[in-house]
Amino acid sequence: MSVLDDDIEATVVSTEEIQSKITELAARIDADYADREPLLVGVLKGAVMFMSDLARELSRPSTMEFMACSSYGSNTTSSGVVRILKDLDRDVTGLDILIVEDIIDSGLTLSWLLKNLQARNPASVEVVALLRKPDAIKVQVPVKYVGFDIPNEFVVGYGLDYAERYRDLPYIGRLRPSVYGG
Ligand SMILES: O=P(O)(O)OC[C@H]1O[C@H](OP(=O)(O)OP(=O)(O)O)[C@H](O)[C@@H]1O
Ligand code: HPA
Ligand SMILES: [Mg+2]
Repeated sequence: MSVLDDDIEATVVSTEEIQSKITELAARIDADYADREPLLVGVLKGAVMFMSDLARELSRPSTMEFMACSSYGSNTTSSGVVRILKDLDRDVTGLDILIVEDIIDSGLTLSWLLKNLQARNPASVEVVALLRKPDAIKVQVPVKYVGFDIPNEFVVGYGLDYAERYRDLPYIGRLRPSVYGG
């Protein structure tokens, strides 16, 4: 862990800030879904940490599914081309989907995912995203729950990777540009 920490030049969101934001988001979701059981759809792999912490913080039952769609590969900018690497395991007709995302950067992944899931006739589709980069948005996407708006810089940790590394950091940090040749 300390070797990875050397690659981080600044903390963007601390572990404590993440935890208290999840408590706050979970309370809002509990209130909004008081008479419904949300199906949490986690977007692999980035959302794993957020999904597992959020699900445990909700005080009402929820169920889980995962999708994997890749647009970044090992780059620091989105290719804009979204591919499904793993689809849902069940029919979501009539269910209340809550998409769980780690980050909305260009918005391309989420915009594509919303259209894809809406076409499956769920009862509702909402989005909860831990991070959003307002200055990087290329497509506006309706996001009901947002944790933090952050500057337009490449970040890693708490699920977010650069070339598959740093997902295990317990906080969100800014990667030293020298690590990715910047
Ligand atoms: O708003 P966008 O510009 O589309 O970027 C956001 C998406 O990109 C990242 O996924 P990535 O493709 O890196 O897959 P990963 O979660 O497995 O790292 C991230 O986890 C989001 O899903
Ligand atoms: O800033 C980021 N970091 C890691 N993965 C990402 N995917 C979109 N934006 C980012
Ligand atoms: Mg990634």
